[in-house]
Amino acid sequence: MDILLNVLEDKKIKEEITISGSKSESNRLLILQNLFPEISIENLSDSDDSIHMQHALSTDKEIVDIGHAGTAMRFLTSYFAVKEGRDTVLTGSERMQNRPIEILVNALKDLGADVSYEDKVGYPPIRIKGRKLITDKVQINGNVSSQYISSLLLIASKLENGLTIELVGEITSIPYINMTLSLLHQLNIEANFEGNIIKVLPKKEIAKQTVVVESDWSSASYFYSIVASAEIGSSIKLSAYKKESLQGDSCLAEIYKHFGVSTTFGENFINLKKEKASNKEVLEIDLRNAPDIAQTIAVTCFSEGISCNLTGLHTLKIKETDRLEALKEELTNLGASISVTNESLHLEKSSEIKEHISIKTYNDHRMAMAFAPLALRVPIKILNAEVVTKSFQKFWDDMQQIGIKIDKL
Ligand SMILES: O=C(O)C1=C[C@@H](OP(=O)(O)O)[C@@H](O)[C@H](O)C1
Ligand SMILES: C=C(OP(=O)(O)O)C(=O)O
Repeated sequence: MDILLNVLEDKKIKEEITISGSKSESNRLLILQNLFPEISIENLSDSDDSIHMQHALSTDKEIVDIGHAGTAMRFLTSYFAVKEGRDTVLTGSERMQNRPIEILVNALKDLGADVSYEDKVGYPPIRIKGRKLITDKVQINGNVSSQYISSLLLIASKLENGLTIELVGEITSIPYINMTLSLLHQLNIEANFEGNIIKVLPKKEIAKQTVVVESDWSSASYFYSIVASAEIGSSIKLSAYKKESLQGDSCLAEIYKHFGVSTTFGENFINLKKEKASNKEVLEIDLRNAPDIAQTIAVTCFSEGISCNLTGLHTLKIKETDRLEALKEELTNLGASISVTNESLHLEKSSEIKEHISIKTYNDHRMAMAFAPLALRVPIKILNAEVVTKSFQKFWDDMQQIGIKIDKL
């Protein structure tokens, strides 16, 4: 489905929107719930990625296809590795078959797991023969994806002797590792992270409890971007959020101050308000702790006529698409002057945005959603707009609620 977003004429916005639960928290809790049935989950994400996770955990078919869901692919690899007697082929979309998994597979093999490649070495599909793992120490490289580490942490307490993980090299996306550890702590599973060593103690069962998932902060980023481009005084109230978030992307509240957007925390909500014009000439940010908001921030800078130097983006090349190349291509088509390296993006401020440009989305939900706020400036077309459901089912409904008129092409 290709769509045209008509330019939003009335830029004085006042809306209230409820966003579904964090897909990162949800996909961790779904694994944990299978290991500890004492857990009930509230405000679970309705994203495709969480639906894939639920299907994978409830089927007894041999072939399990998780589509584009990175967290499902990585977390289920360890989960099935310890499912004694179960033989599973874990696969995903064409892109997923080109997203690396070797670092995790090697760590699991070091722990005694039986995992092999069905096709290309280092990539899904993989065959996993579940068995009991006895070893309790492993080393793993920390600079490619934190999801490999979270994957091991999620099963760690169910290993007979728990697990000690030694992280090698620089560690990327650390808040996601801390999110996993915080969820373990909430369940009263003992785990600690000191220097480059993470230790999780064994736990047989936990007390019955309900865990409430906070709404998704990465999804909130698109509303921050809209408020940044809206008229002064505009506001959007988003639910259900809290100040003490487990999600690293809550750093949005600080980052968007540069664009004149304030965040007020209330009882279970945040209120975003455009207080003043963007007050930066050049935005310099290292996003190694919050890679999923890089696209949103790059597009907001372009929209606001601000230059930016974004660094710490080395993981973007192996996400749903090569996000650095995709951003370069689409922003260039809109008239931007942009350059990228393997880990950074540099955008020159520009005062003009080309109209009626078709944005390609590369099977990447965040390409579609990051460019949508440009409708506050120019009419813009989004190709294959349905990609948003990977993380955000009602994204286009919410854009319409804000007042953006959408025509199907
Ligand atoms: O653990 C998680 O829930 C995630 C970790 C991050 O991946 P990397 O650690 O691969 O950067 C992030 O980009 C992804 O959307 C979700
Ligand atoms: C990178 C993402 O997801 P995943 O790696 O889980 O596919 C994302 O949602 O931006």
